[in-house]
Amino acid sequence: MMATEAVSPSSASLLLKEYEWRDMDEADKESVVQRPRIDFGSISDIVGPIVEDVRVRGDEAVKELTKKFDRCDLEEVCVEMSQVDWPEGLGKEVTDAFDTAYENIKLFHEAQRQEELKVETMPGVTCRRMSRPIGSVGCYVPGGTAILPSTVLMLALPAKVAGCKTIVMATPPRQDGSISPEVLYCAKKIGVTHLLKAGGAQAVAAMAHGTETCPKVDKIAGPGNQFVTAAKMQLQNSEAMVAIDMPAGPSEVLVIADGGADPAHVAADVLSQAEHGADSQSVLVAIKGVDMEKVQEEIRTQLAKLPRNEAASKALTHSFAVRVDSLEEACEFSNIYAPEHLIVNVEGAERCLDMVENAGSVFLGRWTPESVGDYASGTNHTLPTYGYAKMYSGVSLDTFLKKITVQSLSKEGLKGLGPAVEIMAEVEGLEAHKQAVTMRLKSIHEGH
Ligand SMILES: NC(=O)c1ccc[n+]([C@@H]2O[C@H](COP(=O)([O-])OP(=O)(O)OC[C@H]3O[C@@H](n4cnc5c(N)ncnc54)[C@H](O)[C@@H]3O)[C@@H](O)[C@H]2O)c1
Ligand SMILES: N[C@H](CO)Cc1c[nH]c[nH+]1
Ligand SMILES: [Zn+2]
Repeated sequence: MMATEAVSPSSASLLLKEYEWRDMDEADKESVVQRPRIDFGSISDIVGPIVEDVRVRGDEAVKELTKKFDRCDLEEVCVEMSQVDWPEGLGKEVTDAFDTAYENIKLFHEAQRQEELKVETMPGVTCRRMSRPIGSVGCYVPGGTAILPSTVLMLALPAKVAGCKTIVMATPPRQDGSISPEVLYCAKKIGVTHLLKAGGAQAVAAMAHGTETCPKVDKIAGPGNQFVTAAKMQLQNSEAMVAIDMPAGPSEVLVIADGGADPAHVAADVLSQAEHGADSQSVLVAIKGVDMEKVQEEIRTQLAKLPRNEAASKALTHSFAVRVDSLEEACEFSNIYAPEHLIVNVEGAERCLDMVENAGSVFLGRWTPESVGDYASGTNHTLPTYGYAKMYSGVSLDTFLKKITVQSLSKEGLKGLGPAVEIMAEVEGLEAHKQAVTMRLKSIHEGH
């Protein structure tokens, strides 16, 4: 497979590599969609001892690890939010923006509540399914390279809407031990119950095992860097008895554009996820008619002005563009890649939806930048990355609920269904199962 080399040699390394779909065989397609390799082995070697240390020594270990990785001397590890004051000094413009996002996210997640299911599968055999909130949940809000108050809204608000009683929010503290006022504002507004002032694997371990000050949680949700993700994955397979939402790692976007897409908009969308971190990835799928030179030029110009230029530039070195002939080909490629975010900037974008098989969240049409979903449209921004969109969904109300099934049979119901159950129990050699039915059928026949 040949990547078309960049146009300007002087800044070639800053531009997107280009591939031709028609020149790619199946193996090429599979190889180009591979994400930058994460060395899970060596990350697990780092994370394992951190998790064990926190399990054994609790708060003391969290304090030492926070000193080591975040250069912060913590006085208290986890505090009740009722003890934390509303932050001061936030401008009305800022609080209004977060309030708008809060309302939209609340509305969309409240609408995800489902009526209790009730189905009569046979006469007298009723099956139901009801939802109950998970009692105690942990929300990891990243904070290593950027503060992410929007992630507080995306995690703690659905947890609150679901009815979770204990909501622990973990986020790395600043060097002086404080937490960003915007993060606190969102947490207070939602009604988060506990604030864990720690990040990384130590925060995940503290929530999974519980410490002297941090309640043990039943489920941990939220994105994070490789240490956070590795800790979540290790702990869900441990004796900690904790569930996780999904592997939500470095941000990524796949933009499908046609000739009518404004190159400046396409470039801005590509850069919007690249700026998250050096390990982010942006992919452009350019349908015939896209002026790639203009897009590359826009990327170069806009990139130069970004405050997070360094991170975005590094992310672009493992980002790329694929040229295709049609929307059908674009969707075929996108489904193989399974992006966290899929932007469809084409004429009549709606017709693409039927072809979407694998994606965390879709942004349809010329006027739907991915940023609106990151912040305020109402959908959730905690989404599966790394190709996990093939089998995982993003965070939603369901993340914080358990589904409990119920069945109840009338005498008629048991008379109708019982014989089948008796036979199946016999096939499996489980006599006691059979007897539980046989005895009742006998009582029914005897008129009890
Ligand atoms: N998929 C999503 O939904 C989504 C949403 C938002 C952000 N993100 C991603 O989340 C990530 C956030 O990463 P971040 O680093 O900014 O914040 P983070 O909070 O995930 O990680 C910071 C913590 O990592 C720990 N750490 C740092 N270096 C370490 C080391 N050498 N050994 C052990 N621990 C170490 C520190 O304790 C620190 O507190 C980014 O990759 C971003 O793209 C994803
Ligand atoms: N794009 C990120 C998810 O991959 C979420 C985010 C938060 N703030 C801005 N963006
Ligand atoms: Zn983002």
